[in-house]
Amino acid sequence: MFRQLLHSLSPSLVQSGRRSSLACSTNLALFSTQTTAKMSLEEAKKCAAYKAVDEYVKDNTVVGVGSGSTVVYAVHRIAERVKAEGLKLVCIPTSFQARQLIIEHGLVLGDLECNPRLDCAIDGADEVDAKMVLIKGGGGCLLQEKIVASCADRLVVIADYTKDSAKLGQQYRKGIPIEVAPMAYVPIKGKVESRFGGTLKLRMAVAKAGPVVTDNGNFILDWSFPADKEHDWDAVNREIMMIPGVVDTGLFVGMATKAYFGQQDGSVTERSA
Ligand SMILES: O=C[C@H](O)[C@H](O)[C@H](O)COP(=O)(O)O
Repeated sequence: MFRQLLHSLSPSLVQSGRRSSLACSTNLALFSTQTTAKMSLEEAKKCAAYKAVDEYVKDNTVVGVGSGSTVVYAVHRIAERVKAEGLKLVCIPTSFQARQLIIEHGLVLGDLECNPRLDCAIDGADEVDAKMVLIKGGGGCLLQEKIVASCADRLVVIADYTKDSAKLGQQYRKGIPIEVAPMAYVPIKGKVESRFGGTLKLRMAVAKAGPVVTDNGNFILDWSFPADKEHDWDAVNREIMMIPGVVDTGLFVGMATKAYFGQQDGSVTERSA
């Protein structure tokens, strides 16, 4: 039943990204409260993703493809536009998942060796604060995402309304992911806890015994930082990055230029840096 409803929604939503907000609102009204609650989150992601792609992806450009569930909608929309408008794009992946999405949608796969400069990168986020500082890496893909974003003229964030936050930690409670060399996870945990407080937990795999191993062969420590303090995230990030064995953090400071948040009613709100 749910699948049928979802399928019946799609055509009106894919006709035009610019009309997608209205289509989302109208269709959502058709469903019961229980179904709408579930639909809203996915529809919200889709509306944000479509809007970002329609506003930022231009012909003859190099586009960074982020990772996560929201990016799936962005890739669908990119593929639709490539087919409908004949856009010439090169897509640079930020993870194994992104690479698969690019290939499955028949898009042109590139890499940073051949395309070291990108026009824009479109990516999800686990949380976006009022100053456009991001937490990323909830899906373990932060390192390649940060590298690709650093090569892009613009990092455009796509997210649903649950990611919009005044202050980091208000919405996303799983902590800040830190990608580390496996041999160093215990000393890094101790150093971050004694310097900044909070607790770091080794992220464990779900369908495998042992820890999550990233696309780069590393471990992830999720740092539940003290929420009662004001943090200078730029300074915190720099200091953590100096600890030997830290590969990267899920703190993206001063990188995102624009964020789109899909709302429950089908509208999309925006924030700019
Ligand atoms: O590691 C994962 C990435 O940073 C994702 O972009 C982030 O977790 C947001 O993912 P989603 O769109 O599934 O909420």
